[in-house]
Amino acid sequence: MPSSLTLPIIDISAFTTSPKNNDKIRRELKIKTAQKIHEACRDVGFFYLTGHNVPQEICEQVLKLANEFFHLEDAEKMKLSILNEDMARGYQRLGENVTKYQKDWHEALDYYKPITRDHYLAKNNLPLRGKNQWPTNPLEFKEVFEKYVNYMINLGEKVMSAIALGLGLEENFFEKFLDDPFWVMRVIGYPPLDSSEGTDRVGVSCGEHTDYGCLTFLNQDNTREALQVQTKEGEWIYANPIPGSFIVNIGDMLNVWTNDVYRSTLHRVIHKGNSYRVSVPFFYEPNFDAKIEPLKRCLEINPVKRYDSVIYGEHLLKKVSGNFEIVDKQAS
Ligand SMILES: O=C(O)CCC(=O)C(=O)O
Ligand SMILES: [Fe+2]
Repeated sequence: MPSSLTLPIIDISAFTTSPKNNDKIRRELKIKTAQKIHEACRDVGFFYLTGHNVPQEICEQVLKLANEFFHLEDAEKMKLSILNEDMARGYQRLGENVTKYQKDWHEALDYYKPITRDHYLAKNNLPLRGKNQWPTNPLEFKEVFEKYVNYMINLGEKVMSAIALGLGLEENFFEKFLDDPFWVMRVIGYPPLDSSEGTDRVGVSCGEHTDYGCLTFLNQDNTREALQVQTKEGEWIYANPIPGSFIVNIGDMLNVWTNDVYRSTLHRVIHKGNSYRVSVPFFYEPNFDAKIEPLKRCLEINPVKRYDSVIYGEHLLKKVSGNFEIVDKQAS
């Protein structure tokens, strides 16, 4: 039974608004914010973010459009099936996504940063080079979501500056790893689980996992008691929605960079309520070919090196292919 502990709430406006104060005051505000982010990343790996400057209207609009899409007929949704493309971009029907070899009880539309001809994936003949599939119903879906992606990339950059400061590095430290940031966006629909016998709707809505990359920004509807986060002590707590905020969590690449000073925390979704839940996690990632390895600054804190270097994109490809591997591996 999840406990009633809650996640920290952090206002990032010192990084997102144009300077009103003189440089010294602004710098102090930034350092204070960065310190809070540092503590949250170190202790929980999850926090609520306010003052992010992404208009509430667009956050609500993406959830509303997602909800409308998921309520279309199956045949209409299947026109965007991932099978049309690279097995990753597009629509996944209920039970098609898998976490740790178990089916997840959700449907989703998945988007990845579009790939140009000179991209690492193209040059190395790797998968994930399909086209994003946008619905034409609802009509404004593509336009609104593309706008949303731009807001989120911008926000990702700001939070990474705060993380750099919080680690005692220059604010622009991560710039060289993030000047062509990859991104992934999942638009997810969760019908309620049902524990009655004879139904498919049992198990979990999204199995426990950590996220793969750098930062995740979760925009969720007002459904409560669905998303759960594991604390250091192994307890599960609810990450209920707080209007006007994103839930932010760190991904595996920040574990590597910080040599486990920060935690990419396990989380899962178990949605048993009556509503149809919609969430839109946006994954802000490093450059696809970024080489990530423990930072000198973090090796001063945790001196035993826990990770070899990893190319972000290779880590992602491994994880994405695992999202479709069902039970056969379970036995091995
Ligand atoms: O829907 C949610 O609340 C979380 C989804 C999630 O953790 C993910 O897609 O990585
Ligand atoms: Fe996640």
